[in-house]
Amino acid sequence: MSLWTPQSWRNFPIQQQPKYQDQALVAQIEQQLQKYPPLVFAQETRDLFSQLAQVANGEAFLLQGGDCAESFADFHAPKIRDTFKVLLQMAVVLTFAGRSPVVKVARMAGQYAKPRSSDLETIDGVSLPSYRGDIINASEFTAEARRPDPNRLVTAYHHSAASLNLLRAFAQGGLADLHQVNRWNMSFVESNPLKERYQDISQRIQEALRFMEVCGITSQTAPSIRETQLYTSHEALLLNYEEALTRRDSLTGDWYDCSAHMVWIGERTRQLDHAHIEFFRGIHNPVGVKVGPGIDGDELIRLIDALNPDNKAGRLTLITRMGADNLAEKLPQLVRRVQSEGRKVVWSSDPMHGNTVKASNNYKTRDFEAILREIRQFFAVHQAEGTHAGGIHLEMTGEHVTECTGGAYGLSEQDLAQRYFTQCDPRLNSDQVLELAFLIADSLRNGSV
Ligand SMILES: O=C[C@H](O)[C@H](O)COP(=O)(O)O
Ligand SMILES: C=C(OP(=O)(O)O)C(=O)O
Repeated sequence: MSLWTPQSWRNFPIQQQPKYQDQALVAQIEQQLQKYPPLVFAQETRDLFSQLAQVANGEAFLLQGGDCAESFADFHAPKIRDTFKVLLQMAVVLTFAGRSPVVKVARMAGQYAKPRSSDLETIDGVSLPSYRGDIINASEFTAEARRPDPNRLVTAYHHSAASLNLLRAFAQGGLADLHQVNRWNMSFVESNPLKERYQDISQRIQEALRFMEVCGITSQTAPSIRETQLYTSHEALLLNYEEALTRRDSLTGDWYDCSAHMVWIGERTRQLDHAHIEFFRGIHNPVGVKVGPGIDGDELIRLIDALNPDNKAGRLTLITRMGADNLAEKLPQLVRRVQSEGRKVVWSSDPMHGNTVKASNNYKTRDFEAILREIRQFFAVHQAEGTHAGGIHLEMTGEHVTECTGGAYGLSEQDLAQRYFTQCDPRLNSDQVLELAFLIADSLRNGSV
């Protein structure tokens, strides 16, 4: 195997990259980013690695979620706070009702690049380059907006840094104190049909906290009550950006992609002989790879061996996105093969990307029932195979959007127009996410849904 360097991916074919007009400007911006401080510290990344090893060993559950694509325009504290709160509320339900430690990984502070099915978008006979995420171009349908602009790499870095700063403050500065989380009275809990269930959990946590206080265990004496650990992640699609933030750790001498704690490769860029696999094989972060219904056992084993040759638990998360109609047929053989070959992986379910449909009014949507069905089957397969259904990967938001149909409120296709704000793919709203949390908690406790 050839020598790996942070640049060696450049010698391989690559998919889904923007075609910039001004290459000199791209090179100048890459150099600028190389001088900027890393966004995360290698030791934090190693902490996540060991927590994911617990997930791989069946001792914890991975909750990964956030926007489909973050936006430069819609960038403000309440948005970050509300997604943080929903993630935490979900984690509380999973931890308490599911009786499982939860590793929390946000799809935030860097989720700015999108792979697309088509290079062009055509509206009323006019074709323009597709929107590929704010780190590349803008979503407005004009030639100017759709032109890839390398300056956006720097803007994405600064937005990621500011988001991460606020997430760290929320996680460690008191907002995540269990006493607080329990008191959060978000509007969705107020009017949610599952309100009573949530309040029941809330009350039981309150009682547990009171009991612990009497025993001398308080926010002051036990940091884990006062603060939480929230890691960040994104699809590492734009490899020149990731390369610029890849640094050698002074403690271990190993290379880490310091743009996020965890990065993943998308379904469209995981070709074994291509640039993304080459880049990922050399970084020491925990990494993920999306796995769709087209993969077979041989290819999966080759992918695992390329990304985790030392078979370390926690290094690799397989994020399956099969679609509710394919999973029962496809997943069991893959799980069986990985088991029989003794590969240590985290199995996580992305129930979103295999279930995207076009509504009759043309909105891109996902039906809650299909999402639920994929999750149910994911748990059932792992239960049948004796493996751990290790995690869930969601496109979701704390905002009250109407982008996915169904759920306890029965959102219809007609409702989609009300608050459809996503930059690209439809996200679950806070009500739908909470509903999922209860369902998954039951599965964690009973092994199946
Ligand atoms: O989020 C994932 C992809 O970027 C997205 O599903 C692609 O959508 P498209 O098929 O509309 O390009
Ligand atoms: C593009 C994504 O997913 P996939 O690679 O599974 O299509 C995504 O998670 O944003």
